Amino acid sequence: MIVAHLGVAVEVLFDDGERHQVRVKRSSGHVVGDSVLVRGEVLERRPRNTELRRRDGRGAVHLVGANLDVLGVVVAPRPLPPSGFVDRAIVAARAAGLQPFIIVNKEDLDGAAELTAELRALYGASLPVFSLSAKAGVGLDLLRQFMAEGHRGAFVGTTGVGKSSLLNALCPDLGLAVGELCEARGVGRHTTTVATLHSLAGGGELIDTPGFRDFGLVDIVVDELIVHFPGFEQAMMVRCRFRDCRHRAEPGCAVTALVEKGALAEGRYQAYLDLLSEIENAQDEARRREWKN
Ligand SMILES: Nc1nc2c(ncn2[C@@H]2O[C@H](COP(=O)(O)OP(=O)(O)OP(=O)(O)O)[C@@H](O)[C@H]2O)c(=O)[nH]1
Ligand SMILES: [Zn+2]
Repeated sequence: MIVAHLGVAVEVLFDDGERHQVRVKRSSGHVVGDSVLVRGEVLERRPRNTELRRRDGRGAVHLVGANLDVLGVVVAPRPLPPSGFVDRAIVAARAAGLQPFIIVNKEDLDGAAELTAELRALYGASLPVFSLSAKAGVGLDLLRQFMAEGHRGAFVGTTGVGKSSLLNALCPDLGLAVGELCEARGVGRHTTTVATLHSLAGGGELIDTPGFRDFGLVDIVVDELIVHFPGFEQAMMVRCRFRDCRHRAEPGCAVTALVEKGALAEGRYQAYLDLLSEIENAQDEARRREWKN
């Protein structure tokens, strides 16, 4: 398994526990989490179960890691997640075949209990919601137990919510700089980003990619939103009459039927409609730009 990517080489962890570096071309496409057969200097990649992608500051898409099965969406009472952030992250995770879960960090701050209660009410039926303080080292055990079920994951969240602090708390040998920019550590813009896979003491693995922590997930598209929106799980089991139903006013829509019955909260549905319009507009805009070029 590839446990670190160093740009010009990857570190491979073998079944017998040995680690060796193998040189790779930059274009090889191997990423952390890949399962490979090593024949001399040649790596033969096994098919991936999942691929997690991110978008960088210039809009280019990169592969973050392979074969992850969970994605931790980290939020905090300060800075609060921007509107739609949690829904987007959940949809992006599911679209990539990952099980999302939520971490409310900075449990020690005012407003944390309210934020956790709010998120549990919104998402508790769909996914796990953990409340903890990375800095104080409080409440980490439930998260450790969850990861120890054998999960491989990564964290996303807006800047300053405490992703580095959380990785440090879970992997004490890591020593990530907290609350500092990469430049401050002398890591220039052109230095290769090192991605690593960390094994947790109690079980489970976390992938750390500095770029991913900074820029977050790729944008989601309408088709992903209409299938994966958190809260629509029940409706998706019945399915709408039209396969590409956008759950607005289409006849035979399973989602609007649930809203009418009171089985799906009006507020949740409204959050969906807002996000849908936002994504439709962004997609239209992108298409117009393509025509112009
Ligand atoms: N009060 C409180 N502060 C915390 C906690 N966890 C992290 N912080 C603080 O939040 C700030 C941001 O923490 P980081 O771990 O750097 O956040 P990050 O999400 O990795 O930020 P980026 O690297 O910019 O994406 C730091 O000043 C931390 O000390 C916590 O549990 N409680
Ligand atoms: Zn529908």
